[in-house]
Amino acid sequence: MELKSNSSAVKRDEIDRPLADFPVNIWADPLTSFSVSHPESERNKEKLTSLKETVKELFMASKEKPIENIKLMDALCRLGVSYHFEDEILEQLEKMFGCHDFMQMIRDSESDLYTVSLVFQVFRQFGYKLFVNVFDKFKNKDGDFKEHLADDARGLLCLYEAAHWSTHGEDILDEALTFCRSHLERLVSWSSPHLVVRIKNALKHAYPRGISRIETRQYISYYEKEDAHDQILLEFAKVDFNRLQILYREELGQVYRWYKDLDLSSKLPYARNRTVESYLWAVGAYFEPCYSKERITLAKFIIILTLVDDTYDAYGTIEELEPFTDALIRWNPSGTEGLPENMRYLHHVVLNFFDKLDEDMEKEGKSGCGLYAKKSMMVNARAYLREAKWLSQDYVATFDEYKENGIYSACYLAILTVSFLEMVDEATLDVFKWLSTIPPLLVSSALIARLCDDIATSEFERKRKHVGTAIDCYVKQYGVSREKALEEVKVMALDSWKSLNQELMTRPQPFPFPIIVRFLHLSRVIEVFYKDTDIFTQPELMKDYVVSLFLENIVI
Ligand SMILES: CC(C)=CCC/C(C)=C/CC/C(C)=C/COP(=O)(O)OP(=O)(O)O
Repeated sequence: MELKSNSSAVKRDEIDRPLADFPVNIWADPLTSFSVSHPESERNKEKLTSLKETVKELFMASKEKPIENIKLMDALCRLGVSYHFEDEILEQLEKMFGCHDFMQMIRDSESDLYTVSLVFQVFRQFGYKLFVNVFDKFKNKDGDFKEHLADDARGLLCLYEAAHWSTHGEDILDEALTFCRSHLERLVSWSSPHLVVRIKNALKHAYPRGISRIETRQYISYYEKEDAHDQILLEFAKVDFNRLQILYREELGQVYRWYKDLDLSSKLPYARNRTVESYLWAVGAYFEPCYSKERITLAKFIIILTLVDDTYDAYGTIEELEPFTDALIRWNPSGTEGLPENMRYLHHVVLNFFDKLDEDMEKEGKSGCGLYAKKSMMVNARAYLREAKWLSQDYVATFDEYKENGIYSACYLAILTVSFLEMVDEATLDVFKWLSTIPPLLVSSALIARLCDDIATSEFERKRKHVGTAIDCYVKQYGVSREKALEEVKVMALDSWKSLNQELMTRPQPFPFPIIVRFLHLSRVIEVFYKDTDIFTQPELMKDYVVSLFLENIVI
């Protein structure tokens, strides 16, 4: 039986520790609750193969009609099954993107708001920067969106989503966001219940910012109620979803067994126990079955990072954190004498985790990659210590100092490095070298993480001894109110999204799409976990996602 908050579980000592009242874990025994009752049957596998063949035929047949073909791609993406046809989709988009007649057809006055927005989204989502001038025809001579569009719910919804693919300087997309949001909020009160659910979901997390599996789950329910749905496509999506759910449950079991064997919950009682939520983080990074090994490793790493983060923020004193950091940076297995038992244990867990990965990489013939991963962990430790020193000196950093360190304290260098390690086909040593130079793609993802986390957690963190957040640092540097600082930091987070979009659409890309798209997926996790509040720390708020992705299958 777990205690009501982590701080009450910690044995008191003489030391004044910055303990946090984190809500306790709510998934008492994942091994039982998520266990798989029947493995996937042969019949099911055969069914999936035959449905896939039929859907492929549909796709091939639609090639004759490019707009229909793109609409089908969009449906495949939203239903979570496009990964089965990724090569075909990319090949088609490449052809269309270079085709003048096709582009003319999109600009053509015949195509409506829904169609143009949908085509725009599909291209941008796969890294093709379709120009924003495709939307010019929806404006009147005063430069405003035409009034009659305000009642076109489907068109507005699609334009609203499309506008999330904006890059710097694309003002028409910023205007579209404001225009669509206000009309969608109005339409909520008089649209059909079926559409209202979709509008509300989109206003909460627009599809381009959502975690793929969550979006898929929601879209399957919506699509099923659409009059014009395709029965084969729907069945394919459902069977595929349920099949992946079984895989996720097995993986979660493995992650939890590892956690339990290491006895991490009782060894580090002051820290958040977030096995299930960390696993969901990893599913957000990659949902496809081929990434099973990567998902398990990433989930374990998020768990470890949470323990490390809480050790710096909610347990260690500066006298302890300095030698702890030093032992991590030196990768010295015996450098922690004199530290509390739990910190010594954590140090041992971190070193073991990376040493094992390093060994595995050597065995795979990927010499040198594991070293980049260890170095990324050292970078984290340095950034965490810098924050801990600021706190111990009661020093509020300037915003510039904080932001510079925040790119590292967000841990996205380490998360991305670890996420690539086992992608043996795509992640060459060059990928790790490039990542270690902190390229713009990484800067944008890390800033999204740092700023969104601070926006969501600054009030909670003000209640305890905690280093100043981006908001406090902004107040200090610019002498503005907290409200104004919060507003400015929100604008910066949105700007980081624009930079990220820009980088995702830069061509040619230095590395294959599965590498580049990881930055997007990992940023989407942040958007969902930290949008209005920190749902990673408050598992009750994440519970519905866990249930719908891992516990309830879809009735076929
Ligand atoms: C910044 C961010 C969301 C990074 C994500 C990467 C990461 C470290 C994941 C695992 C641990 C975690 C949830 C930290 C955020 O905790 P927290 O809210 O206490 O973060 P803080 O101590 O850095 O403010």
